[in-house]
Order: sequence, then C-alpha cells, then structure tokens
Amino acid sequence: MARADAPTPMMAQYRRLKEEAGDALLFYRMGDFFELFFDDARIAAACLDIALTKRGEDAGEPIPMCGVPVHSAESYLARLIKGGHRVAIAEQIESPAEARKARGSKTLVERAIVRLVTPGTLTEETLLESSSANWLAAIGRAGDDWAIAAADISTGRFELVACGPGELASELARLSPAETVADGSVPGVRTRAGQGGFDSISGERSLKARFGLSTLDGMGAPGRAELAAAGGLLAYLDATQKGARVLLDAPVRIARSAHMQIDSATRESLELTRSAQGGVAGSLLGEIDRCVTACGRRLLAEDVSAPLMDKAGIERRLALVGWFHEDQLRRDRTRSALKALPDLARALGRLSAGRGGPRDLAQLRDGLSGAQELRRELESESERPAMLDQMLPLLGGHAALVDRLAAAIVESPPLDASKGGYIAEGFDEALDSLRAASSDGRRAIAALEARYRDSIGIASLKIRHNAVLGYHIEVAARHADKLMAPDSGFTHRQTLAGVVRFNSPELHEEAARVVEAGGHALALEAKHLEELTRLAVADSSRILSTADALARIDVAAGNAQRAAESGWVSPQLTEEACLEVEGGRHPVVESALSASGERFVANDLSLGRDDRLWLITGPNMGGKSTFLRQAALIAVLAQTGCFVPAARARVGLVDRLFSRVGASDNLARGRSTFMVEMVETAAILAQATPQSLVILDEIGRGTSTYDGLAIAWAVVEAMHDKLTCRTLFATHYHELTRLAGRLDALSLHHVRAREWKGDLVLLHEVADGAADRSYGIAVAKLAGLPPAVVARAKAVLAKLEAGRDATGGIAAGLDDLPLFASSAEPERAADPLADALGTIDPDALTPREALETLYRLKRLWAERGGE
Ligand SMILES: Nc1ncnc2c1ncn2[C@@H]1O[C@H](COP(=O)(O)OP(=O)(O)OP(=O)(O)O)[C@@H](O)[C@H]1O
Repeated sequence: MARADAPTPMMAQYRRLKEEAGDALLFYRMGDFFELFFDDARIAAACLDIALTKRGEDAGEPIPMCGVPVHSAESYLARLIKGGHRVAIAEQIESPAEARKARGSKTLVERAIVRLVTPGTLTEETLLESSSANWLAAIGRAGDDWAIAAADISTGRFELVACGPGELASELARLSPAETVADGSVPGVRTRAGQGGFDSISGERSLKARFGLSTLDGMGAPGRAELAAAGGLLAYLDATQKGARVLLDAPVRIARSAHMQIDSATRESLELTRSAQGGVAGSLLGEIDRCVTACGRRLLAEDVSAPLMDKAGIERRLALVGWFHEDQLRRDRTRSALKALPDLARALGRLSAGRGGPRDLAQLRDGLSGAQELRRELESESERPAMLDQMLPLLGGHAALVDRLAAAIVESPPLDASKGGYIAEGFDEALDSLRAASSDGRRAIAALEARYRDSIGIASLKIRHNAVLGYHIEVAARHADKLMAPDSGFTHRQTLAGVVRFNSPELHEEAARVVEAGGHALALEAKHLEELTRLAVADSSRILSTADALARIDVAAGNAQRAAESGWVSPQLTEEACLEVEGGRHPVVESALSASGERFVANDLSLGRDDRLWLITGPNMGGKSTFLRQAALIAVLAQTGCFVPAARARVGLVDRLFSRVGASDNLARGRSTFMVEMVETAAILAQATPQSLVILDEIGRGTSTYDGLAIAWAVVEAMHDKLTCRTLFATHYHELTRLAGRLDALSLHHVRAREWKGDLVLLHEVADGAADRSYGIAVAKLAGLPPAVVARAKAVLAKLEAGRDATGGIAAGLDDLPLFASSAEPERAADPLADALGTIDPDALTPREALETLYRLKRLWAERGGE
C-alpha cells in the first residue's frame, strides 16, 4: 500500500473485496495475519482493544491498520460478533509459489471472501454458547400475512412459522434469534438487510433445490409468506457461507396455536430464560436446569420458552418425567450415561459446514455408540412410557457408521487435522506403509546423527528440523570449523549467534524420504477424513433424530431430578379455565431463601370460572409479587411438561400469558415508565381471551393517586366483565376493594402481616379478605428510615386519615358509579376548586393552616374566572 495517485494492485484488490464485504469488517489475510484497514481497523481496534498502527498512504494520508494472528483469530472473531459486527474473511486462495508460476514474479496473491461470519450463522464451538440455540430468523411477507423462517445451522434445526402482523414480536421473543434479517423494515422488529430472495417463488425454488424435492406438499404446503421467509433465509445462508452446504434438516412448520403465547414484556417480567441481570442464573430456566448434556440444555430452554397447548402432548412429557421420578436408580444411571456423551448435533453442524475435523468424527462415533448403549439399558427397564418407546429405536441404527468410524479414527484424535495422526493404524495398508517409510527414514536420520557424532567427534552435534530449513545438522559455533572445510562433505546453510547449521547429501536423501512419505501419508489421511465426513453428513437427518431423542431423555430425567430435590408434583391438566394450587411456591425465591437458611411460606390459589379475579392487597414486601409470579410460573412449568413446586396443582390450559409490573423502569426503550405501563396494559386488554392468565402488579401506581386509582379501577372492571380471563391483581389502592361488592367473580385476598411490639412482622401468608391497613410506614421503619422521619410520617398519616374519614377520602362517591358496561357518560370537566374544598377537614386545621387554606381557595376561585 504505497502511493495514492495510482492505487497499488494490492489496494485495488483490497477495495474490490471491501466493496463485496459491504458493512462487514474485512479480515484481509496476509501471511500469518488477518489485517484490517481504514475504518474497519478503527472499529476493530476499539472493540478488540488492540493497537491501531499505520501502513503506507492513501490519498496522502496514512492508512490505519490493525491485525490479528490467524491461529488465534477465532477468539477475536467471537468478540467482534458479540460486539454486534459481521466479519468477511478474505483468504489467500493460492500460494505465493502458485501465483508466481501463473503470473510472473511480482504478482499479487489472489484473495477471495470465503465466508461472511455473522451472529446467526456460526458453527464454531468457541463462538457459540453450548446451552442455547443460535437462530437466524428471516421475516417474509405476502400481503397481510407474515411469517418467520428460522434456522440454527449449528444443529440443523429449521422452522417455519406463519403469523399475523401483531404476532411477529412475540414469536421472535420465543426464538430470541441471534440475528434477524428482512427485506426492508418491519414494524416493531429490529432487523438487518437480507440478501434478497424474499419472495414466494424464490422460496419455493430454493426449498425444492435444497431438499431435492419436486413438490413441497410433503412439508404441508407452506403458505406464501412462509415461502418468502424461507427464500430470504436460504439466500442469506448462501451469501454468508459462499456455497458451503450447511446443516439443515427439513423445515418443521410451527402452528402458533400449538404454544402458550408469551410476549417479550412477560418473558422479561417473569424472568423465564434470563434473569433481570441478563444471565441464565436466577431465571426459571437456571433454577430448573438439571440437564447433563448441552443438547438437553438447549431443548429445555426451548421448552420453557414455548409451553405447549396440547394436553395430550404435555401428558406424554409428564409421564416420561414421572417414570424417571419414581425410580432414583434408573434416573441416576440414565443421567450418568448421558453425561459422558458429546454434543452430536453441534459436531455434525461443524462437519456439514466443512469446518469439522477428526475430533468431530470421534464425537459422532462416541455419541452414537453411547446412544445405542443407553437404548439397551432403557429397553431392559419395565413399564416404559409410550413416549420413550417411540424414541428408543431412534437411539440406534448407526452400527455401520459407528463401526467404520471406530476402525478409522484413533481413540483421541487431535483437534487440528493439519499434522495428521488421526487415522488409526490398520485402517488403510497404504497409509500404514507410508507411515512405516516415514518412521524408517526418521530412524535412519537418528542413526546418521549418531554416526556423525562419532566420526566427526562432536558429542553435541544434533540433527534438527524446522519449517524453513527442513532437516539440518547443527553444531555449536566453536565446532563449526570442522564441518566448514571444503572437503568435509557438509554444506553450510546458516550461522546464528551460537550455532552453525549444515546439510549433507546423506541427510538430504533420508530427509526427502521422510518428507515425501509424510506428505503422502498426510494427503491420504485428509482423503479419508473427507470420505468419512461425507459418510456422516449423508446420514445427517438420522443422526439429528438420535440427538433429539437424547436431548428429550436428558430433559425428562433432569426435570425428574429437579422435582425430586424439592418435592414437586406432577400437575393435572384440564381444558377448564381454572388454576388451583395447593401449597404453591416460587422456585427461584424459595432457592434464594433456602440458601440463606430461611423458609418459604407455601400458599394456595384457586381461580375458576366463578372466582376468576383475585385482588390482592397487603404491605410492601409482604409477598404479593412473589405470589403472582409463582402462579404464572406454575402454569408455564405445567405446560412445559415439568413437575411444579406445589403439593397439588390443577392447571387449565393457558393460551396467552401476560405479566405486567406497574411503572417498571424502561428508559432504554425511550418511553416514560408510566407510558410503558399503559402501552402494555392496552396490549393485554386487546389480546387476552377467556383462556388467558393475566398478572397485574400495581398497575396505575406510576401517576397521580387519582388518575392511578381511576385507571386501575377501570382495568379491573374490564378484566372482569369483558375479557373474563383468569387474573391476579396486586395493588396498594385499598379503594379497589370496594369492587368486591360489584363484581361477582372478584374476590379479595391479602398477604398477612402483624405488628408486634411496635415492629412489623411479615408472614407471607395469603389469606381471604382485604388487608386491614397498608403498613407502609412500618415497612419504611424496617428499611431503616430515620426515626424522626418515621415519626413525622406517622403524624402526617394521622391527619390524612382523619381527613379521609371525614370526607370519604379519594374513594368518596365511587360506590355510586354505574357499572362498567353502562358507564358511557362523558368526562366531567376538572374542577380543582371543588376538589380542594372536598379535601378540607376543618377540625384538623390549625388557625394558621386555616388562613393559608382560605388564601388557596381564593386563588383557585380567581383561576376559574372568579364569576
Ligand atoms: N411466600 C413467601 N415466603 C417467604 N418469603 C417470601 C414469600 N414471598 C415473598 N417473600 C420475601 O419477601 C420479599 C418481598 O416479596 P414481594 O416482592 O413479593 O413483596 P410485595 O408484596 O410485592 O412488595 P411490594 O408491594 O413492595 O412490591 C421477597 O423478596 C422474599 O424474600
């Protein structure tokens, strides 16, 4: 990279490749480094915290540059991808010698982009999280219909989901893709530009080509939006993989009605798969996960993200968990057998993408033979559930491949294939004799070394090997003269600080033998590796079925283990809109408490058609939120096919689950907290059905007391009268308890607390009826508010309560409200003067306060026009 005026050939090549890479950072291979230039260098240096240097000039300016060594490129790639970047890898596609031979001495080595590394198209172990899927999602559209095509090429999963426009976000929340691509913008979804193909004709063509089909009827005739999404997805895979054929199983069409719908706000609020801190630890998933394999862990994450709606399907899963639950020995044996198994799907993903190695083949060999072993063991067990019997045949049937891999690959092959040594002895006679020739040569070289030491009389003479000189004779500098003599038979090669290196005709001959045989042996091993990889990849779909079955068994045995640890029970499922829980517990809070030696108080819940809305009051910290969330988590666990933390549970299938917490901070989304709360509440009112479960925690608290109470009141009425869904509503507005007299299916409950010797004792028990008081000041005292402030707050409260008793307080008049359905009356214009008058309690005023009040009233009167 020298002068600006006429770009050097290298600069011209770089610019061409950079244009092809677009907004991806270009890793430009130069020898043992990937170099980045210009803005790419600035971005990468900042993201990777590596030195930004300069090289040559462009348009009179020095060119910023940074580089990463090829051998450790993966770890740098991982950080760039995590940082939200895409990286185009430009490799040298010929050696300098080939370039010279083809185009003369000063020619530039040809380079090409061989892969675009993006977050959704990874297969490398070091770039992926073993316990979660890595989805690439593409969004397609045909008229008003939308669809998502999603692929995880690290495991071959491929899904098509048709959805309405409003359902995209919640479906994407289920998948939580690493990358989402679309053609143009999609309302409410962050996407990246795809690589074309987002139309149903391209989609149909690519699907047929990819799976060698003449018709898509076998896939259940996907709709036009699904085809458009699949087209965009396959085009993006082609563009990023540059023709490499990645692992992709036939697409599974997912019916949205097959899963409990859970929007992203609910997922966050319930901390289903990630805790509020962002990790799996502390989430429901983290709490229940007892899987011993990575593929089991990924499946469990999927299960928790998509609880089923199919009662029979859930019961099949529960039966399998139950079978492992009832027999600890069986469970332990199965789990320890599974624990030893490698990650079959990911190994196959790497092999398919052409990035696999001998170790991946060894993993297939060990995993598939382990699966067969497990099959034998499980078949010897009695009273097997139907689901297991269906899966057992999938664990076997790989004998031919396993035998072949067992014969071909050494026990523990090296990760890197380039040095060979992974094909077992006895697998190929030709390879064995090449290896023998090479080791004969190495022996001969050793003999030569001994002979030279004797004949020349230098005991420290050595024959060494390095990449530049090959085999050579090395002696200490002070002995070099003996070999330097013209008639010594040695040729000088190199002089270094303390040593001098030589060659000899005999060594040259032996070395050539070794190198030639070694080179042939390496080539032969590589040929076998290719052939064995082809064999394994040809069997992809059956291997993936085995991996899926292993994962399902791991999840069931792990769930059984979790249930056994804490006395969880199998829930009873029903179509009825109920949720009955005896002795229910919040799994995450219970674990946290037990870690600090405290006991969790179990509580009962009983929602049904005639008692479908529970209004829960009680002191802060009393356990309202915990109680609400545990109800939702029990429903999720039950429909996931998991035992639940309760003494007994009867769960009516929940089609949509909503959980909202009032005024949670959501500044990141650029809306005020109250706005977010209202937008989310509006979403529930628009979407909940009589089969839904809704959890509202202190809705309406993010605004003034009057507005907040009014909104909460109206929302409760709408839930009860219009939506008729199962609802738990926690609130500090005691005024809402008046609704119990008006709404048949609403009942009052409270978390119990007691004041004892002036201190508050929170009992965390849910009891019938409304709370007698709010205990807010007592909680403040518990929290360590200074005594003077607590005392003052008590005095203020006494005044306020006196005022409320005299005037009926803020809820005065609420009892006269017409019912929700008939309340279409226009809003009364605000009248601050009347409001102020209403709150005056003359008996509670000091003469000075009375005078101030008079002035205030006069001012309000003037503001109203003073008529
Ligand atoms: N059933 C229970 N048994 C034991 N401890 C509990 C129970 N429920 C809640 N707790 C404890 O009380 C704490 C507060 O619970 P939670 O947040 O549910 O109260 P809250 O009534 O919603 O409070 P606020 O009104 O201030 O939001 C929890 O962090 C937990 O430590």
